[in-house]
Amino acid sequence: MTNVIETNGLAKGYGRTQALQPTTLHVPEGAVFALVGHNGAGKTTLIKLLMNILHPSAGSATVCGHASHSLSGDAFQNIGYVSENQELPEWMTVREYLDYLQPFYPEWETETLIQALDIPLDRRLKHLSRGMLMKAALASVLAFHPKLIVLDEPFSGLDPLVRDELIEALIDVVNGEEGRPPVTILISSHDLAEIESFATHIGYLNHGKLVFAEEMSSLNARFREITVTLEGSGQGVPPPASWLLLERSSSVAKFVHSQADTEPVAEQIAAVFPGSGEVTMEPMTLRTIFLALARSGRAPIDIGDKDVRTKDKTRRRA
Ligand SMILES: Nc1ncnc2c1ncn2[C@@H]1O[C@H](COP(=O)(O)OP(=O)(O)OP(=O)(O)O)[C@@H](O)[C@H]1O
Repeated sequence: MTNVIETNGLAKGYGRTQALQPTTLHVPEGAVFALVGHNGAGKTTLIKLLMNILHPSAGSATVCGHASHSLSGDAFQNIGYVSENQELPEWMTVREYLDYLQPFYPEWETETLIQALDIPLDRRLKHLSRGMLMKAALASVLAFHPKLIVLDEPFSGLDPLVRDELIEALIDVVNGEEGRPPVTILISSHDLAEIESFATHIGYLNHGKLVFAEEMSSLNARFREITVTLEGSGQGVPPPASWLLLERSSSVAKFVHSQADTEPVAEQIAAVFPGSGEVTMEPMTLRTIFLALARSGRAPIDIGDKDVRTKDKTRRRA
């Protein structure tokens, strides 16, 4: 499958701050790739590097077949970028702004979008609420049918209704129109429930490091929340590296298994908690996975190869 975005050791430092550690990432055509991570994790840095707003300290990237450092006018015919802090000509009305953009794009179409998103055409951009401004920005991008849509925190500070409208508009784009090539979306967001509802791939950044990047279906398959009744359990071996231990009392141990689809879970439990009783295993939402990673105070470290190591602190708590 063609990759619309490829990075190879892409990195960005600011003095002693490593905003993005060397990152190798592939975003396949047609994916809705969600970038998640705490504040300051490096999401915006990665997006700005891809959009040629920042220059990398190391590594390289290609976006829609162009080296990211050479992206310019023509390439942006195929790339729509919306960021929460984007500067817009705020003295213009929405209509003036859209009319100004139209001549740059041969396939410009706004009518349906304006209706679907209920955008007030005659209001100046500076008088739009945050939600309306985001809708206008999204409309200005969807109007020219880009092959790649890059959205940095599009839902931040929006009410649930506006968020839903934006997501609906994006889902329509993903579902596509007959005869059009598939659209790829790269989106950074803290709204995990929304992201989960339509992302096909997920990349988790932590302190500038891409901890994992994989299909949502693979993430959903490997993470499980497990509760073990410990009555009468003896002291076994330390937990495997793939466990994120969340709580343990004398009667119950609760943990998250990050490789439940490939590792022998029952054997592991028997070895760690010999003589343990009932075991329950629950699928997890993206939000609970994210919280478990955060609460465990560490995260799986290697990308893709499922080699997940645990800090000593976690082992001691077990
Ligand atoms: N111009 C800059 N100079 C110095 N440090 C910077 C600069 N821009 C970003 N950083 C640092 O780089 C790191 C990554 O920032 P970035 O904005 O990419 O994070 P983020 O994941 O987008 O965060 P958020 O979710 O809060 O938007 C942070 O530690 C931030 O303080």
